[in-house]
Amino acid sequence: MKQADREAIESGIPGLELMRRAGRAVADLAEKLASAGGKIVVAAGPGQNGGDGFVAAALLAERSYQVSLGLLGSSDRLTGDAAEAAKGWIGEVGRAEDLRFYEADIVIDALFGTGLTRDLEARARIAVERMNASGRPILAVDLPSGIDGETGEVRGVAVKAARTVTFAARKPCHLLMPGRAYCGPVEVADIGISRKTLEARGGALFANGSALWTHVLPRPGLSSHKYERGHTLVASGGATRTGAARLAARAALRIGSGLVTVASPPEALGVNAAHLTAIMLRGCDGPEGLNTILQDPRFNALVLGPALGIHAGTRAMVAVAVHARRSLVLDADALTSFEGLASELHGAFRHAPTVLTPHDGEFSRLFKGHPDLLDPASKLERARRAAAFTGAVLVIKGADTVVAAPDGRAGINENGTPYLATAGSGDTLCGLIAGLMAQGVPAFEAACAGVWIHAEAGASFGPGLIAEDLAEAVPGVLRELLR
Ligand SMILES: NC(=O)C1=CN([C@@H]2O[C@H](COP(=O)(O)OP(=O)(O)OC[C@H]3O[C@@H](n4cnc5c(N)ncnc54)[C@H](OP(=O)(O)O)[C@@H]3O)[C@@H](O)[C@H]2O)[C@@H](O)CC1
Ligand SMILES: Nc1ncnc2c1ncn2[C@@H]1O[C@H](COP(=O)(O)OP(=O)(O)O)[C@@H](O)[C@H]1O
Ligand SMILES: [K+]
Repeated sequence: MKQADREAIESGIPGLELMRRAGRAVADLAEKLASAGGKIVVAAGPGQNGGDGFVAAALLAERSYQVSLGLLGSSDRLTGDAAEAAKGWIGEVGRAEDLRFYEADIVIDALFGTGLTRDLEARARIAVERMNASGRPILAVDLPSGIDGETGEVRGVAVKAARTVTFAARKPCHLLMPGRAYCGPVEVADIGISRKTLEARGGALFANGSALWTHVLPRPGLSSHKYERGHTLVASGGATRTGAARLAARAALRIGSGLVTVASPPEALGVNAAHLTAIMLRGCDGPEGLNTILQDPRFNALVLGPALGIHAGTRAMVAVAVHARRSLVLDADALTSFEGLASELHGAFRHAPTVLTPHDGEFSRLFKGHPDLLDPASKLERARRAAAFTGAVLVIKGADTVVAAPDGRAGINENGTPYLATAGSGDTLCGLIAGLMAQGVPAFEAACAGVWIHAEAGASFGPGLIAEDLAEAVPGVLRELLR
């Protein structure tokens, strides 16, 4: 955003004008939220975020609101456009931490935006705590103060906003947890920064949405036959651990894989057979069994991991799959079996489309001993680094699932629902992604589409969701997407 701002300024929009537009967007939204002539309390910080606050305060006073403003620090420390903007405010300047937040109809939080560099302390902390304790609705300028713009982390303490108005484009913190939970609904105000500049500067980071991948969603042709729609293979666990594979298999079938086969250990064939109809079944005794099955080139996508067991045998199956160069989704036990052995995965997946789908816990276990991958505070950065390290697309699951490709492209998901936190939900996700790859969707797009469709299916079902419902809700989601 700093670069985009700079380019906009170079293209002829003065910085102060950008700030005026930002402040006006804040005032306009405050006006929608407060009753006419109501009390508005503005807390302004020492940087340019505070400048936006000064602009908004002056406009709202002009529009006959009762505005009080408090500053963190002293006016003579203000610099640049913020110092100019402050001159437009003719009212009193109090201390931010002494504002009577509890009397406000609306509180405007303009303490810190993208320039926060360290944890909040002392007076900043007190101001935020008092603001939150007031119980009054808070409108955050750019982002809730105390949230780190890049990582979404809380730096000590953060404003719990009812609404956020940001400028030109959302920042990672508006999508990443916990930041997203502090924002409330986020409005993006156009302050005149061109799309071209944003696209050039926003680089490869996206909110995960259909625009990223609908163009590659499979649409069977008039004369398609099932083998053209791919054949997904899902490895099953032992006799008492077979459900996960069947969930993945069913999801792969529902998303359009022409054929799906469960590869089952001999002792689990009976239990799998009792539960499968359209999905086929093959006996598969460990890595050798898998190797035999994969002699048939029509099996073009594989799921390994759900309930497969944490042991060397699982690692050997992964090795067989990697050697066979099929599209591959690795989850759960296939990842945890490499605990402490992540070095073996360095560059391992460069040669075939591969997606790894850990949740945060699995990610930490897998990359134990690799601080370069575990230490970044941002989930986005961890995913990107692990993708570059392994050569696979990384899906780090959660309320803010991040998908990252080795080439740096990344998407953050936002259409989920907490009802997805249910046993077997992740197994279904693996099947969706593998089923898309079986149909020729590239790994990054398959992962993004799989994650989005999974979340949409969960959200459309809502309360009472269990993993079995997810695959059944997929056709409804696909119908909308393919319309
Ligand atoms: N043209 C533009 O660029 C536009 C920018 N716009 C707006 O500018 C915002 C970014 O402005 P910004 O870069 O000045 O950063 P900002 O968030 O105000 O904070 C920096 C100040 O806080 C201080 N500080 C930091 N951490 C602290 C802590 N823990 N505790 C205490 N103090 C701390 C830091 O001090 P220092 O680190 O130097 O001690 C510095 O004084 C952006 O979010 C948007 O709202 C819009 O108007 C559109 C046009
Ligand atoms: N609070 C949440 N909001 C949105 N999605 C969630 C939430 N919690 C979990 N999920 C999603 O549910 C799925 C859970 O997968 P996982 O943890 O592997 O569960 P399991 O191993 O039981 O299948 C993931 O896709 C994850 O992103
Ligand atoms: K703010």
